[in-house]
Amino acid sequence: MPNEEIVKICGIANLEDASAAIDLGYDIMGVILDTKVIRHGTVKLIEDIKNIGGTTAAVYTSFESVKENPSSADYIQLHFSHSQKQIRDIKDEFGKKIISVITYAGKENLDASIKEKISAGSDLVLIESREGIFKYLPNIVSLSENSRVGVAGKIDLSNVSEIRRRGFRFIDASRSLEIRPGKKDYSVMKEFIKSVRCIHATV
Ligand SMILES: O=C(O)c1ccccc1NCC(=O)[C@H](O)[C@H](O)COP(=O)(O)O
Repeated sequence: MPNEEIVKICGIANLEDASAAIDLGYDIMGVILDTKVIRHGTVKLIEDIKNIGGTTAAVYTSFESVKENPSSADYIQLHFSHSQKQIRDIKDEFGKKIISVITYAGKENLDASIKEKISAGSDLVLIESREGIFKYLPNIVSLSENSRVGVAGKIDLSNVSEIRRRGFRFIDASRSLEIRPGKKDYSVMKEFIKSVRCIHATV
């Protein structure tokens, strides 16, 4: 039976980490295709991950880079402010699933933005706060009813159980699973996914 939740590990920068993530049961391996980001990977790495059976998301930081650097990833993650027209344009050109990232700082009207992204063709929507999404949990908890809406931003072993308990079924983590930028810690990865999988939502 497929997992009830989607656990995405982001910032995968080498094949060994991807292989460990697949073995541990992570659902999506995010590879950042922006060389300015320390934990970036390459189109070739995405191809290699696919060849060992992993599901991948190519993470783009600008609209232009999606066009300039296409990959074989299963998902295209739009990690920049983007319009409905851009979602439609990318979906039409590449025919891939889309993850829309929405940056949240506590005030934005998320209901409207999520509706906008999904109606334009996004398959998953990630609400992200780089300084930590956990502090905004009371503001956003109602969004957890939608299984296509996920959360990201400083999610770690200390807060992931609570996030899961509050009903979120799409969870993304990166830095808390690292030994150093670009290198994952397999024992932390193991504990993290165990925490996600063993909690059943109570909402
Ligand atoms: O991880 C980065 O440094 C990064 C930089 C620029 C664009 C995207 C980036 N990461 C992509 C992600 O999806 C993150 O992993 C996600 O937002 C969660 O990050 P973290 O707070 O490290 O768990």
